Amino acid sequence: MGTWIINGKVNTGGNELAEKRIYIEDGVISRMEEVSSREWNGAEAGDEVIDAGGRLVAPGFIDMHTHLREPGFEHKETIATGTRSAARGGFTTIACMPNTRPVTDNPETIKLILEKARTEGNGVRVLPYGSISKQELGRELTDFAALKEAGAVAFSDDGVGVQNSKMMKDAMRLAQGLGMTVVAHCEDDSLLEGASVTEGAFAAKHGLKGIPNESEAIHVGRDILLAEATGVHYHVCHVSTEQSVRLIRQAKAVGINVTAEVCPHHLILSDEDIPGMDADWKMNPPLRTPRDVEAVLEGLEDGTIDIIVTDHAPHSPEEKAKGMALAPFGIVGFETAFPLLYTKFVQTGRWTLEFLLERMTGKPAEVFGLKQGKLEAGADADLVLVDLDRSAAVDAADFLSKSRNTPFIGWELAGWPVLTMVAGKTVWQDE
Ligand SMILES: NC(=O)N[C@@H](CC(=O)O)C(=O)O
Ligand SMILES: [Zn+2]
Repeated sequence: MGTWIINGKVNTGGNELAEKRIYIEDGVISRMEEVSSREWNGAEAGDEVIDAGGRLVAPGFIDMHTHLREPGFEHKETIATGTRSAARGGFTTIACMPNTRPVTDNPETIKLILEKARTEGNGVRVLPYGSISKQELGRELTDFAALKEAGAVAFSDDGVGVQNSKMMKDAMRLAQGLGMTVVAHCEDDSLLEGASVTEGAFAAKHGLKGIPNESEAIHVGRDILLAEATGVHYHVCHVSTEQSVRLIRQAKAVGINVTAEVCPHHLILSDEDIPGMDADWKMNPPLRTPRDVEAVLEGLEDGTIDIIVTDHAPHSPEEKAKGMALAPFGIVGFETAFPLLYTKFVQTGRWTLEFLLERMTGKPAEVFGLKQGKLEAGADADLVLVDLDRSAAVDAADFLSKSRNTPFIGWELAGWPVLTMVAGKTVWQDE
C-alpha cells in the first residue's frame, strides 16, 4: 500500500515541465514514471491517489536559516506555529537558529527542540543549530562535541557577530575537527552606532545614522582568512552587501571552503523602497542600496552565493509597534518566499524555474550534507505541489505564523504551494 501522485508536472531543466506519475512507499519515492497515455489504472487496492491537477511537483524546500523562538519567546512563534507556517510555504526541512532562551548552548536545549519538533512539529524536519558561544555572549565557547552529539546541525551565534577573532578561529578549529560547519552572522558591533537602517538614501532623507556595509563585510573578510587558516567549512549568513559578495567570490576563486546564503528580501527590496518609519521594513542585515541588491543578485546567479534562506524572524505586533528605532530586527518569511521569488524572477524571465528550485532544494542539501532535496526514485518523499498560475495578494492576517511582520502585505504573487508532504505524509494542504 502506497501513495500515487498523478497529473503532476516535474521540472526537467530550464522551464521545462513533464508529466510524471510518482509512487511513494514507506516514505520513499519508489517510482517516477513517464506518462505515455491517459489510460491508467495502476493503483492497487489500499493505495492512496493524490491528483495534482496539473500542478508543479517539486522537492520540498529546505530553509537553513529560521527562527522558531521556542523555548523562551513563545509569544512570537512556537515550534508548532513555526513549522505549520513553514509547511504552508512548501518547506519540508528547516534549520532553527540558536537565539532562543535558553540559547542552544547546551545539549538539553537541543534535545528539547528536537523532541518538541517530533511531537508538535507538524511532520516538518527541524535541524537545530548549536551556538558558538555560551549565551551567544562571545566570551566562552560551548562544548561543540556535546552539541553535535545532541543533534546540532552546525554552529552559529546568529543574531550577533562573533566579535573576537581568536574566539572565531578557535571555533573554526574545533568545528573542523568534528567535521562541522561554522555559520556566521557577520557584523562588527563597533561600526553599528545603534543604527536601524542602512547607510543610504533612506537614512539621509530621515536624518538617521546608517549601518555601513563594512560592518558586515569586515567579518566576512576576517572569517574567510580564518577559514583558510583552519580549513573549516565556513558559511556566511544573509549576505547583503556588494563588498561581501566580492570577498566571497575571491575566496571561492582561490579554493577556500566558503559557502553563502541570501534572503528573498535582500534580492527584491532596497532601502529606497522603505515607505516610511515602519518597523516591518526593519531587519538585520538591513535593506541595502539598489547597487547592493544588484550585486547579491549577480552573486547568486554566478554561484558566489549558493543558497536562498528566509531568515524567518517573527516578532509580535507590540514589539514592532515600538517603531523603526526601537523595534527588534526581523521579518517573517516562510509563507511568501517561493511566491515572491517565482513572481519576481521566474515569471519575469530573469531566472529559470530550475535555477530557483535548485537554490531552495538541491543546493542547500549539498552545502549542508543532507540527503533530502531531490525528487527521484530512492529519495525521501519530501515534496511540494505548487500552483504556478494561481495569483493572490499577500494577506498577513491569514498567516499561519504567530507573527505578521512583513513588508510584502498586499503584493500580488503567483506560485502558491498547495500541498506539502514529508516522508510520504501530507503535512499541510490548502483547503
Ligand atoms: N534577521 C533579523 O533581523 N533578526 C533575527 C536575527 C538574525 O538573523 O540576525 C532575529 O532573531 O530576530
Ligand atoms: Zn543573523
